[in-house]
Amino acid sequence: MAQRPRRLGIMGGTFDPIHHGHLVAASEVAQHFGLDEVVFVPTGQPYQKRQASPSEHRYLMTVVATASNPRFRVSRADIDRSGPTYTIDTLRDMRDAHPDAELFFITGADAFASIVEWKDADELWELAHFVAVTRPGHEMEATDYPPERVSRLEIPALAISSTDCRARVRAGYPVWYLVPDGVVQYISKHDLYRRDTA
Ligand SMILES: Nc1ncnc2c1ncn2[C@@H]1O[C@H](COP(=O)(O)OP(=O)(O)OP(=O)(O)O)[C@@H](O)[C@H]1O
Ligand SMILES: O=C(O)c1ccc[n+]([C@@H]2O[C@H](COP(=O)([O-])O)[C@@H](O)[C@H]2O)c1
Repeated sequence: MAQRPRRLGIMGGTFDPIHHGHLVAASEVAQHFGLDEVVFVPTGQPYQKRQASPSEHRYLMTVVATASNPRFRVSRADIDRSGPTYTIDTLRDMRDAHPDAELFFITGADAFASIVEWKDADELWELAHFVAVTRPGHEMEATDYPPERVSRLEIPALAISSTDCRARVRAGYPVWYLVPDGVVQYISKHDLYRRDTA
């Protein structure tokens, strides 16, 4: 019997810090689309965002957060590439590394809303199927994309953002249960976000 191609999810993000909203999004997409693996890809320099924390911290928090799931792994592809991070490069690297796999790029509704402004947007659709998951407070706005290459997936609503987690740490509020326990400990051990400005 012919084997179906391997299905690989790609969860890109700044992950500053990674939180349960990211993990639930990846898990739900994996279940719904029968993904064999989800690769979390922390961004190098997210050119549209404020100054992010050093990439090594964001990478290690992502490793800690995903360690318990055998179908999750973390890639250094974006943090090891110099210059700003563009998804077109992430997808080209993934396609080169896994030429026979079907790629599924996972985003939240907010990130997906601006996708037509991303670098080489017209080519993105050729490299991957895009899955935009619902996110509380963010409508999935209409944008100019090929409908056969995009799916919208309703997931359990978790009103968690990295911005809010950073603000809570700065204000001395707990982030227990918003981020995985190991990430709480990592933030504390490395004294992250105490002097953050965003
Ligand atoms: N609570 C959530 N539910 C669904 N998707 C989410 C959620 N949080 C983040 N995402 C999606 O995960 C991806 C990576 O998000 P990112 O690392 O920028 O986190 P963030 O919480 O949006 O960060 P920030 O608050 O700093 O903007 C994006 O596609 C984003 O839309
Ligand atoms: O390629 C682009 O131009 C582009 C512009 C904005 C965001 N992205 C990607 O979208 C993902 C989520 O980004 P962010 O900034 O919401 O953490 C991450 O993988 C980014 O590299 C990509």
